[in-house]
Amino acid sequence: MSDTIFALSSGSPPAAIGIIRISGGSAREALERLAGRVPEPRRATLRTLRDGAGGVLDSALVLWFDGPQTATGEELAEIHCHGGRAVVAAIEVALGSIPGLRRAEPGEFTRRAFANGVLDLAEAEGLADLLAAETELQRLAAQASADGAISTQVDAWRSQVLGLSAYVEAALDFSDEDDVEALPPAFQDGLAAVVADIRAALQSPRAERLRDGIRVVLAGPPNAGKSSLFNALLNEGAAIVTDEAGTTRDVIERPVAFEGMPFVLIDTAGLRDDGAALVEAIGIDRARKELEKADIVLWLGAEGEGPEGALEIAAKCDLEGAGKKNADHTLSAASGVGLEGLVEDLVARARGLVPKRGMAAFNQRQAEALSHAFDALEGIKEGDDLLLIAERLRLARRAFDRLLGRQSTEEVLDALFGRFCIGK
Ligand SMILES: Nc1nc2c(ncn2[C@@H]2O[C@H](COP(=O)(O)OP(=O)(O)OP(=O)(O)O)[C@@H](O)[C@H]2O)c(=O)[nH]1
Ligand SMILES: [K+]
Ligand SMILES: [Mg+2]
Repeated sequence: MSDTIFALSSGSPPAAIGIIRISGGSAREALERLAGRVPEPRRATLRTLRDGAGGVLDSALVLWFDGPQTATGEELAEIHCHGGRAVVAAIEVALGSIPGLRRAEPGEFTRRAFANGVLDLAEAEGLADLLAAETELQRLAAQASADGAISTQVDAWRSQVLGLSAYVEAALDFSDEDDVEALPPAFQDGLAAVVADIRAALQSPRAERLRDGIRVVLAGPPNAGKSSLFNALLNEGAAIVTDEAGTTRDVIERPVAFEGMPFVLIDTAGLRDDGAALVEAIGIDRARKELEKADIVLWLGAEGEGPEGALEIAAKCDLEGAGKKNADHTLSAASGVGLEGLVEDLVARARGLVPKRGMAAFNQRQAEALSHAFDALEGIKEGDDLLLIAERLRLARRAFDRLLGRQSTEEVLDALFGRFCIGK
């Protein structure tokens, strides 16, 4: 039997309440030792907690959940104690002294939930994203994945493919004669439908686009007003602004949400071809690299001299003589004029780059498994050998299983569950 694990599952102390979870075969014994009798299942009950020597640890609400219908799929206890650092520490010490109990690793509760089939890998990934979500759009997408939207979709494809396999098995049973017309038109139609569905899913934006934010790079010559615009958009003085050309040397990144859409704003060194000292020159090099990774470039330089597709920004419009003929946005970081319009435009453009609002999107790992399924299915041609077709269908099903974690490597699991905090 595996160890019984415990951890503080609520935020770090001091806090009003600390929630300590205990999961595993010795959870009942642990709760008995600390709280006396184990309460009725799923009923919060006030108890005095005592250590092994009978000393009072705290007065706390305790809850008991019989396995396997629990968050981890195991026997599970919760202690809602006072959230003081020493209170939590004392209870943890008492728990640690019980044989068979140890502190949980990061994500270990969820890993057990996965191992016990409470959730699949795609749902666990959604849960990790949900805990990391900082903006409303991230939350909605993660919630859909955690609730099983990805899993339901993949399961549907998997059973469609299973249906296709049945046609092939049937055809193989009757194929002792060489001239038998092997597969019915329904097979080809069904195959084409799954292939088209998966192709569309692979072409839509990855979940990471929403998780990592849309990269907006501010670029242009020295003193164009990049850092001033950067600060104005962030509403804080994150970057140094002076009238000296070459003030910004390094790349400065700040995450920000506009209307629930996550962005990463990136301020860069002013681009110039000569006259830059060593440090500034390195900064210019970094700026160029950022431009390559940008989703959206705000170009504050002369019209038409920025990278292709960049938004033309006419900055410092409060000053006379400033301006561009065909600017996408005319604005002033100093007065705030034009900033609202720019933000609206950024949000509108970002919408086309991220998954649709509230829709679960495939992440990179899932998309890789999905593309294996796609390759296997798309490679099936009319008139192929039946055994070959059967094998390709099997490969596709295996890829779906990998996606959902029915066949997963320790490596994938370590990477995923390491993203969780201790106590989850
Ligand atoms: N009047 C006015 N001055 C501005 C505005 N934006 C920036 N400035 C001034 O322009 C000068 C350069 O601004 P920065 O924001 O440092 O320009 P930058 O493009 O980041 O410059 P480097 O980092 O050196 O490349 C500063 O003196 C700012 O105060 C604006 O909207 N109106
Ligand atoms: K400057
Ligand atoms: Mg600057």
